[in-house]
Amino acid sequence: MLTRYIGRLHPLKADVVKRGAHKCTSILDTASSEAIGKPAKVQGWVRALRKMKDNVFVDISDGSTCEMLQVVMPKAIKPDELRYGSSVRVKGELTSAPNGKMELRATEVRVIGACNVSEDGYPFAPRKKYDPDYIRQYLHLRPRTRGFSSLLRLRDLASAVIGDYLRDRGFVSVHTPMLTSNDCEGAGEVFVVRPQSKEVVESMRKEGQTEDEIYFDTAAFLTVSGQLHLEAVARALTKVYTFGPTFRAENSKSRLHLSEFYMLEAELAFLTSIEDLMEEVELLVKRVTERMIEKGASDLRAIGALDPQWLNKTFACLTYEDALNVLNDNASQLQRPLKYGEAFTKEHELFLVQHNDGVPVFVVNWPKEIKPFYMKECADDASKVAALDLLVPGVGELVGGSMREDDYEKLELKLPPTGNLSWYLDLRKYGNVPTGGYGMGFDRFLQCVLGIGNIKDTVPFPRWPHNCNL
Ligand SMILES: NC(=O)C[C@H](N)C(=O)O
Repeated sequence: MLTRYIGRLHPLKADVVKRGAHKCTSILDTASSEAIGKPAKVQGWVRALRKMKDNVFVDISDGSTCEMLQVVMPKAIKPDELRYGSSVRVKGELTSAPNGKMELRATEVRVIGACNVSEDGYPFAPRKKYDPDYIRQYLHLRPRTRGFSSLLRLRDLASAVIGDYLRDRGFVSVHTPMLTSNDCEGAGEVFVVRPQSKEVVESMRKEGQTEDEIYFDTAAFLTVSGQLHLEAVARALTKVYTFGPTFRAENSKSRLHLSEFYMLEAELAFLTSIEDLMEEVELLVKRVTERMIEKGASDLRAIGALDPQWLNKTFACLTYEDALNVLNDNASQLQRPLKYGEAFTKEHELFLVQHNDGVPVFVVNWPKEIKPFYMKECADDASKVAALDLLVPGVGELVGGSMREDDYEKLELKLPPTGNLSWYLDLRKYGNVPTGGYGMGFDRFLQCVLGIGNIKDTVPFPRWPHNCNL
């Protein structure tokens, strides 16, 4: 038995470098000029089909690229079940088509799974353009649409580019917990977590404990931010980030909100000014966007994304009061003016960007009352905190960040009474350093860079109120 297993290791090893489906060439790899004249076997799904006099021309995609491979097969070898949407395996020889593209001259075609378009009410037809609202009704079939498969590859690319960029700059990735007892932002938007099993609850029930406290002896939530944990790790590893799902129970179905979204959060020890933090954020947004444009050109073209106009411009910086003045000077163009001490609405955010010719705007030095407890007071005005919001076209707030309160006494006074945060205060006791950090909504970043109107079209299976069925 063991001998047989070991005997099989060699072919498996050889397979590791192959990108295609099992023992096949990926369509991405068929595009190389070295492939001309070579035999190939590809697997994928039929995206278009044209019948000519002697031959049938079939476009196949396998998700390795937004390009499709044209397969030419004599009518005689076309299986009956080869239709739009069917999955197929094709053997043949790669040649260069008259249009310069690669073509597979099929010698053998096998349908793996037929697609019964008419009987099953398959919602998509070849070469038809559909509205995103229509496509979103079929989340399980949406990855098969050309645009959404490009989106998924671009989302993957952006994740990889962010990781590479931050690692290049000396950040260490940290997995902060999804289950937590703190509501970092203090906005009460947490999802509460409890065990479902009656047996577990019964076996753990203690005198006087509430239902929420049964499992962890404290209320437990899905994380709204990994920041507080990152601050602990930054005081040992200096530059850290976390990138993962984040949960907010907001009652919003807007085109900019999800109940579960991905957030990139970074924390830097020894950082002493909001200006340095702004520089970090501006660099991140620009460098990651540049690398995406460089590496994702064909998918960006496929979804019709245009290069952002702001890439080579310096982001503007307004204080909260400057921003308030701009908004009040232009009150006639707004549905609702802003009063001092209020948070911006989406209308205010988008107006400020538009007013800056579509170039992103930082807003800094916010009134203390409307920001969370962990933010550091401004040195010259204790009514304000050294916080930033980055506002970008199409989206409004993309990044939020701040210098963190590092003064033990001041923080002690502001610490929320619930959430067991004495450990957080402790961080200021032992080898304390100033830190600052930010959180960038990853899905909103994609919306902004790719020009996608609705955030639900940046995530494979979006969650929003009344939508967690699939
Ligand atoms: N890490 C951060 O600064 C992000 C911040 N905690 C937020 O959720 O807005």
